[in-house]
Amino acid sequence: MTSANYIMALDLGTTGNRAIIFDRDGNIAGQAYKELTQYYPQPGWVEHDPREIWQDIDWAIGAAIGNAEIQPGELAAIGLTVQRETCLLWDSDTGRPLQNAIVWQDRRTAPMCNQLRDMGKAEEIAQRTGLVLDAYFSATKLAWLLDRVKEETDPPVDFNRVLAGTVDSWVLWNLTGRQVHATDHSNASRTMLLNIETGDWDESLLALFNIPPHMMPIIRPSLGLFGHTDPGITGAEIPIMAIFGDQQAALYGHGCDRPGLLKCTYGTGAFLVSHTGDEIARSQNQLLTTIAWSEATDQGPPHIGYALEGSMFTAGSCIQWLRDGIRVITSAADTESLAEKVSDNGGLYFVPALSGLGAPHWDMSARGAFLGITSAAQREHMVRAVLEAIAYEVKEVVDAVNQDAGTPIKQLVVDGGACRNNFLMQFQADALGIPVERPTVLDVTAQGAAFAAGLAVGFWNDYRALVTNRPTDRVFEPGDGTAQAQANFAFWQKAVERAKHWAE
Ligand SMILES: Nc1ncnc2c1ncn2[C@@H]1O[C@H](COP(=O)(O)OP(=O)(O)O)[C@@H](O)[C@H]1O
Ligand SMILES: O=P(O)(O)OC[C@H](O)CO
Repeated sequence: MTSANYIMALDLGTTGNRAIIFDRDGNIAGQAYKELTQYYPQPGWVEHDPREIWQDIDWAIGAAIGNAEIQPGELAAIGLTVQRETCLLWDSDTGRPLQNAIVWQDRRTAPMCNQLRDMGKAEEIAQRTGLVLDAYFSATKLAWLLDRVKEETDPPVDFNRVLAGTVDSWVLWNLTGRQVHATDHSNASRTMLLNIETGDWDESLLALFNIPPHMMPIIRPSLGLFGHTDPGITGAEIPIMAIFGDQQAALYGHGCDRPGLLKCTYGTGAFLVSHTGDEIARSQNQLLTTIAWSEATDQGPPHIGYALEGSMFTAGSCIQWLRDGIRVITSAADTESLAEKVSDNGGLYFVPALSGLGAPHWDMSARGAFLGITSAAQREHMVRAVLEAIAYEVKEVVDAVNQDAGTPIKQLVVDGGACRNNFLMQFQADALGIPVERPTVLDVTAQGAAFAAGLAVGFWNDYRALVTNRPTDRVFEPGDGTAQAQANFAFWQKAVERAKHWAE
């Protein structure tokens, strides 16, 4: 048992970076958050500035400690969880990122994926990695970055000094005073470079994408010591005891640690993940096979748990687009009252393919669309159609999960920033025809990372108690809108078909 009284989670999401401090009862003692700048240099491209990511989380660590009114030495451990697939290259001598990070939503490498498909590589890649050949994953993004960097001649880049990684690796390297270049199995499983059978980098895939193995981080178990924070950051050397991809951290935080347990997170995208135990399950319905998390064992290789995932690329990001793109709302919360002002969608349907479509369509060239516009269409209908579309894309994935499992899901457990929206949650329950359970603390991603880090240092000792003690805020039961929501699903699917293959 440690004498420190708090655990810190660092949750680096796509929309923003947050540090949250939890006390022994699992309550939030303090936090700090900063929204992250999204760069859209060309249609379909999405970038983040890695320096901003590091500066913001460095700031958030100090600000959360201040907000909790504690001393850094009172932190027993840190759990780190990040947006997945987003990747970058940096110079190990100077610490300088060589380009902006390419974000998971970025579609620029779709032609590279199509070329690989034409070469007959899709089946082999799926077999080795569990993933669908798609621009979503890091492999083609890293290949693209390396090609750009090779073009730099003044001065030419010294490739012996180049490090590659996903956001966890970049932040861990900075947190540890540039000492540790590592990742965990859950993040590595999203790169399309990890062999899901061996749990290690796949040499033939590294060769296929021309990625020098020495640039890649070491893969370590998700639950365990990754290093200590550099004293220059807070004054204390705090152990970093867990690293997860954010969707896997939410899975852990919900207590979904065995087959049949699943959750859906509504953040920038929406991600429905179902634990499949020690088995590498393969979907018949276009879901991904991925690693849930891994744990060191006393002897032999780490224990790896697996999951099936339905990844939907745009959920909260449609709301950001309403706010920052076409500016029809001033805050995300406005969408709830606007949607409730109209009794139905007025025949309007939205296809949330702002970054192509993920599960179950996997169409990199689909693009967003509003269909069914008449002169009667109002702003409220548009906003409502966007919220309905988020619920409908989740319904498609739930249907896929049900088909794979052979038995229907009875209840959906949710988390993430966008499930704050009561209209969305009620419509989700109506569209699915099952209850939707929302916890009081929506930051289950951060909770999961904190729980894992705290359990690893003996700060807590009962995982089951931690996850079951989380209070439920509300259960949304299917209501009066159920028949209409389910009848309209067919129209929405028709709209999706119209928007597919658009950018081909
Ligand atoms: N009341 C709301 N209604 C709908 N969407 C919301 C609401 N509040 C926040 N969001 C959306 O939630 C997302 C942020 O959620 P979060 O879980 O922090 O995402 P991430 O982890 O991807 O950064 C944003 O895209 C934002 O638009
Ligand atoms: O930023 P989020 O929380 O929507 O999560 C992003 C995912 O990890 C992308 O795969």
